[in-house]
Amino acid sequence: MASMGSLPFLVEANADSTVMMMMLHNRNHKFSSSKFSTLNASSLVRGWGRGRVKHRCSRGLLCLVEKNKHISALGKSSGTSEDKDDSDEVLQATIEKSKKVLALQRELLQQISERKKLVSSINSETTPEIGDSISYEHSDKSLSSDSNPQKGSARRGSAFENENGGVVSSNYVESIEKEIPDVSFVGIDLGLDKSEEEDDNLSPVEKASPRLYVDEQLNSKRYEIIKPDTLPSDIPCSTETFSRKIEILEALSESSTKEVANEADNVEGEGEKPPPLAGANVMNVILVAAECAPFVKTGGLGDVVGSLPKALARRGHRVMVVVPRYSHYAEAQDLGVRKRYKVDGQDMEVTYFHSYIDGVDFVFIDSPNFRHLQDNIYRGSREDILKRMVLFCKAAAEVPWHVPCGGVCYGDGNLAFIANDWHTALLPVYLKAYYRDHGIMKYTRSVLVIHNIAHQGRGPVDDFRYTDLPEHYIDLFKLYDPVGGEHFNIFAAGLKAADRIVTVSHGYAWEIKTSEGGWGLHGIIYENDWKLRGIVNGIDTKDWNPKFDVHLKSDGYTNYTLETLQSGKRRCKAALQKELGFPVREDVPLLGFIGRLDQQKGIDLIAESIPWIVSQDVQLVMLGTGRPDLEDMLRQFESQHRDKVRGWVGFSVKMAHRITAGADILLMPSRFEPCGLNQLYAMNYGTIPVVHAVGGLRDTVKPFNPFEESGLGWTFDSAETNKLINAIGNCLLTFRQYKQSWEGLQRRGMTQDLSWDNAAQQYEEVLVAAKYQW
Ligand SMILES: Nc1ncnc2c1ncn2[C@@H]1O[C@H](COP(=O)(O)OP(=O)(O)O[C@H]2O[C@H](CO)[C@@H](O)[C@H](O)[C@H]2O)[C@@H](O)[C@H]1O
Repeated sequence: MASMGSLPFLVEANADSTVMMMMLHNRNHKFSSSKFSTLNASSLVRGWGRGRVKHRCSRGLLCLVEKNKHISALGKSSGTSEDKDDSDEVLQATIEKSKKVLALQRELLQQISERKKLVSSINSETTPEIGDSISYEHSDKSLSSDSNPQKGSARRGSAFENENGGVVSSNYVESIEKEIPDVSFVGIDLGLDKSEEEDDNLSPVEKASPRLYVDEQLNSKRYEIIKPDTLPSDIPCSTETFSRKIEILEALSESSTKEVANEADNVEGEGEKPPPLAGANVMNVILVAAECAPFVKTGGLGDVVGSLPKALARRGHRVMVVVPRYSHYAEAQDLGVRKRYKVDGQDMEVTYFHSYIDGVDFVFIDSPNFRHLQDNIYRGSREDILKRMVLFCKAAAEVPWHVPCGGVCYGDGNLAFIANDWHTALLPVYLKAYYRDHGIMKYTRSVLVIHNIAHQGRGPVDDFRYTDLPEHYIDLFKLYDPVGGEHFNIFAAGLKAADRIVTVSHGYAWEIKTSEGGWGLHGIIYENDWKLRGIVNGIDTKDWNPKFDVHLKSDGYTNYTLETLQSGKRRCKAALQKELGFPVREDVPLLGFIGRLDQQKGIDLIAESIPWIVSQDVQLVMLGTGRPDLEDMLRQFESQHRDKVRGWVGFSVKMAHRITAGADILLMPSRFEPCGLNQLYAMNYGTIPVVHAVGGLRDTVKPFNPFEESGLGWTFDSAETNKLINAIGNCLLTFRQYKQSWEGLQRRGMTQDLSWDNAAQQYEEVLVAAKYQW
């Protein structure tokens, strides 16, 4: 308890109850069992012996109170022999009760460990100094002043919680409560709901403490503030016997608590090893994108936006994702915040929905403009899409001021936005034109990620009027192009305005500076080369892992690991053949293709290879949606070669997973590929990629070298049908005749570290570079 002495919030535990104190660290912090043991039941028991317990708590605390009365019973003991017998019984009962309580503790700890999403990274060792900026914006506030980036709000502990005190989020409470019925909640008075007037009487440290943001109902129903005057008079503890029994009880509690803590560690240990924390680099990060898996996804952008934030959060950053609310997402709650933004001269109202998952705040911007687009989010005319993105970017730029996540807004100090592709390339422009040019958000930075430069948000110069920007900003958007002439180009403006640019592989970072790969933007990228960096995407190692894949749990599929690769993959292949209506044959190589059906993916090369492919003893399944003519082509191939080809037209996440697991070979003959995720998923499942060596495909698929038994797949160096056929031919030969080499390829693919942790660290370097640049 000595270590607690310097910490600020005083909690007085009521001896009238059996109190299990649990330090439920704020949502950015992992539950720390060691912290728990410093504030354990034994301390409380010791405290009861003295009549009351004083705990100073540094973070958001919840006390779970089981309302039994055994300590009250102890309090009634008067010291006669009869009373001593009574006291013995009572003490025995107390010990029994304590055991039950500890068992409950154990269960709770296990639940907490399992639900890491409710708990975040390990607590900071630092105590903020007086004057450290703590971001807090009430939703009513419109603008906040900038703060020095070096005194950012997202030090580990961030705005949710700093060493001065804790904030308990209403969502957090709700979810815990759902998990643990029959136990009433007591919130600790953190002094967080004080009036403005009271604020004036607070010390700077107290003022710096974030406030509790809970609705009235929540406050009255779920929180009881422990007040000193509810404490009973001192518990008698004068007799030796009693003291000894208390000691026994203490020992019992301590050992049990240690045991509980160890168990929690073990449960945690079963998951992934957490990456190193960002330490002094920790920031508030807001990713803004048109799509985000699993809520809405049309391709790889959705995958990246669904998983990169989690990896950043695991490093200790406070991370938010902002996406349009295209549909009703069950997890997201209306925060009751409404704002209006002008689009094409009209006032448009947006509301903000929020959900907290896996350490990340997901904020959904709701407007009639976005609703009902879930099935086709890029639907509508060029102007319609542009207006949607104008509204989205305007509203997203102010999220850090208006949207209290877990009770506390992000604020604009120590903050970086990560915008993605042309859809959100207006965001860096708005940050500059609306705010930075006026001395607001001076320290907020923006990074623009290029996932695919072929889509740029082009239009006639007249489209500029929709952006609602000062006239002189038109120069950022104007681009001359030999094909389109002078035009309006959103990506061009975003690339110029962003503080940093990232693209999704090293190869692509090079390609987009060339006239062939830059799609007209190569000049701008070349000029801004100093702020460009290539970072290869990672994969979500939970979603895309044959060990856990939820789509392999039925219909004859099975989960598998490196150890069970051969049997597991054999079963998945048989299940896939069955599901597709192919003959179930282990010896026939099963080839797969998954992707958007457009020119980028090189589906035309597969089409031209079909006569050769069907002349082989193979099976081929192609899954995709996109250009109607290419969809028809898939259907046609299937009808012409029913015994060997399946063309699955549609967007099916389940089938994508099943093909990745059941196929032997994945074809990716992309004409260009900024990174490519399917080849990464394939390698993680022991499926061998055959790829055109461009962009991220060249970076990630090292060609097989039969002499050294190295490499990960087959590559071909130009987008020509005969080269694709040649690569597939060599691959088939190895599959059929060199089983050991094949297994080596599979194993090397599966043992790579493809997780996002690596990439997240590199993104962090970019964010930090942006932070310290002027
Ligand atoms: N019909 C279908 N049914 C189900 N799932 C389907 C599907 N068609 C595609 N998918 C899924 O969509 C994703 C496609 O990701 P990719 O990275 O391969 O390509 P995309 O071109 O969309 O992404 C762009 O952005 C990403 C992310 O940066 C870059 O990797 C990439 O090179 C760039 O072109 C995968 O998860 C895939 O399984």
